Amino acid sequence: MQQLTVDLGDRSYPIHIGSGLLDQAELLKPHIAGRQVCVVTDDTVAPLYLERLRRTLSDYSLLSVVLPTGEAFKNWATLQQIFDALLGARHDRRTTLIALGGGVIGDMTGFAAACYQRGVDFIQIPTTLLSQVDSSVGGKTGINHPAGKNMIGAFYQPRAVLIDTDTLATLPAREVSAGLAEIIKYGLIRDREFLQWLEDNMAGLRALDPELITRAIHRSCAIKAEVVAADEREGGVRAILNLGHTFGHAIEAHQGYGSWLHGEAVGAGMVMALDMSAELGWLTDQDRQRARNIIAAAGLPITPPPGMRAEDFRRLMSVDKKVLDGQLRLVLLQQLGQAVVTGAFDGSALDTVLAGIGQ
Ligand SMILES: NC(=O)c1ccc[n+]([C@@H]2O[C@H](COP(=O)([O-])OP(=O)(O)OC[C@H]3O[C@@H](n4cnc5c(N)ncnc54)[C@H](O)[C@@H]3O)[C@@H](O)[C@H]2O)c1
Ligand SMILES: O=C(O)C(=O)C[C@@H](O)[C@H](O)[C@H](O)COP(=O)(O)O
Ligand SMILES: [Zn+2]
Repeated sequence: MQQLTVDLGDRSYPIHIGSGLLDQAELLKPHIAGRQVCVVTDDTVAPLYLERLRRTLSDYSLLSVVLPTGEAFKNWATLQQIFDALLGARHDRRTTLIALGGGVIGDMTGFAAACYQRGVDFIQIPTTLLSQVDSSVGGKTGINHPAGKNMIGAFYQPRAVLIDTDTLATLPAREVSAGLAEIIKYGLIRDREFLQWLEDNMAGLRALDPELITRAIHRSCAIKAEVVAADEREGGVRAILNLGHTFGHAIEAHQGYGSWLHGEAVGAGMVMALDMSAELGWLTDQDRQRARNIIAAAGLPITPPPGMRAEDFRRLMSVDKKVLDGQLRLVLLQQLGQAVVTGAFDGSALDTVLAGIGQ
């Protein structure tokens, strides 16, 4: 087992990464204050892993909430089901919520924990590659609004993150590719050597080779933990974790949540950010092509959906959370491994990229 720490002073927490961790009660117990535990999961993950977690937590009074699967259910109505269950079972302020599932479950459980009786503890047990490398770490929680992704939410950190890499064995290939999008993101924004390693090992990563995938999870979490520790509430540098997301979130909202997976939209969105960085003369054509090839090799889309037009992007991107005083700010690359968040770009570069879609 490997361990990392998200360093946030008295709210610091461990990330445990390894095989068989779902059975290890001793990793969870130090982070559970009372007798009551509420496991929140979805109806795909429940039949796979809920009973095992129930056995691990047999010392506690355990309530489980099984939500419908998928991004389309990351909304108020589903969130309400968590509150209804907690109140129905008389869970008090010392309860601990546990998110067992992918990023949708993690984001909603975290938000429920932030709100229930004004804040209770929660633990992340991510079971998708994407949630293991990204969403379970850093405390961004929330739900979608028809007008924009993750528009309602809170920064609220978990007490611990438990990554059992064995859970990836049941993950469909499309979801593996979606997770690889966020892994590639870390290489693009922060670590050129890691990007090279991903390029060299893509086939093994897609096949979930245990040694390779554990290394990729570890490096991804280490980068995320470092960025979050430097800027927990996205006042500055944390926004680099949003590479490709301004375009990607527009794709998700346009297509209807759940039609494109988050990681797929981020894959195509990162290509648009790369194109813009090259258009601005910051990234060489060779580096742009190389990065695009890595994204394609991960099994991700590299072009936006055919029906989506430039004005759709402009409209949906105008509500992005990085917009300040009406000014669009984007995460762009100065070179591979070095990202910048800026509104100071020549608007014609964006015009050119948007004019090129669908061609
Ligand atoms: N909070 C953050 O920092 C952050 C970061 C990245 C993404 N996100 C959010 O995370 C969400 C995407 O997360 P996701 O890709 O995990 O999607 P998801 O939660 O929808 O899970 C993907 C699918 O995999 C299934 N699944 C989960 N674990 C499985 C397993 N072990 N075996 C088989 N099937 C399994 C789920 O039921 C679902 O059908 C988006 O809502 C995105 O906005 C948040
Ligand atoms: O943790 C972050 O910060 C990120 O931006 C990680 C992203 O991968 C993730 O999709 C996040 O939910 C996007 O945040 P948002 O603030 O743009 O909704
Ligand atoms: Zn993301």
